[in-house]
Amino acid sequence: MTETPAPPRPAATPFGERLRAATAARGPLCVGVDPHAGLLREWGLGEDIGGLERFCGTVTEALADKVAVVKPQSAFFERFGSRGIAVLERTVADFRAAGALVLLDVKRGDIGSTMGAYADAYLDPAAPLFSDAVTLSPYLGFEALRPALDLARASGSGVFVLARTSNPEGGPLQRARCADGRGVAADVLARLARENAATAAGSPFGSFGAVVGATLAGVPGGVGAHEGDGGDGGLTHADLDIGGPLLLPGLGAQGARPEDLPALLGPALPAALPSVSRDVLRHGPDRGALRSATDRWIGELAAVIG
Ligand SMILES: O=C(O)c1cc(=O)[nH]c(=O)n1[C@@H]1O[C@H](COP(=O)(O)O)[C@@H](O)[C@H]1O
Repeated sequence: MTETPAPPRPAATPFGERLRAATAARGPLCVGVDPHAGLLREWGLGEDIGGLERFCGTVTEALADKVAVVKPQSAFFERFGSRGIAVLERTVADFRAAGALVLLDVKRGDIGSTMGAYADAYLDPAAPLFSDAVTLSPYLGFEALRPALDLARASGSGVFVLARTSNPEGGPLQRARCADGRGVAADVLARLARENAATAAGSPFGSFGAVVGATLAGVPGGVGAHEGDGGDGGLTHADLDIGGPLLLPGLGAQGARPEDLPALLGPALPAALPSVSRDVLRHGPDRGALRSATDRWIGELAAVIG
């Protein structure tokens, strides 16, 4: 007799609502936890598992009770093998225990049962790396992400799907036309809007987010107030109206500033979740300096976003 697998235990509240509550309480900021080699050296730490552990301990102590969302980038942990993954598991658990939401940056995207396994790895509440949300790449096909979309819906977690990324290399692919003439990034956003609409009942802010580079305001083929796609595959403000959060990397080290956001997002501004990594972390390892830098970012962003 085959056993029917038990459905995942739903989280108390869908991710979109938990995100809304967290940013209302702590401010609209996601801090990226990117322990790259240069940063470990700048902090006077070894480029080894001990350095990684101390880096994560410091960032957790400094920021876990302060920021709404943290975004550990998995690659910086994976490069240390199984012991690096163990540090990532502890870091995710420590941040969540202190009330920060964890968006695990893994940018996964695959097909069929492989995608199902990725979904199980991050979005099943029983998994060691279970996180509040993950980043996904739709470039093997948006529908290929279905196992993760379905499990996120069932478990009350969230996803952030790459739409128009902050790096210049992303443009040629993401501004290309689909068969129906729509730009690729616009198509990803439209599909996310449909996912959020499908869960809208009783949930005013969806759990299916998009990644849009904060660097794209006023850039040809970027994001802005033009009509249609401006003829260059750019995104309009209407495209950004997905009924869910917009993760905005690219502030600080990549050049974008909080004052760029109103022109970038237009009426979608309240959905913004700006993300900053290096421009906070370069202030460590002093915990007070990390906290002050975070406070400055939260203050500047809250003044713009509300
Ligand atoms: O998905 C992401 O987080 C992401 C998407 C994107 O379009 N651009 C981008 O920079 N990121 C990530 O955001 C972080 C940016 O770091 P900083 O430039 O140091 O703030 C890195 O972890 C990147 O991998």
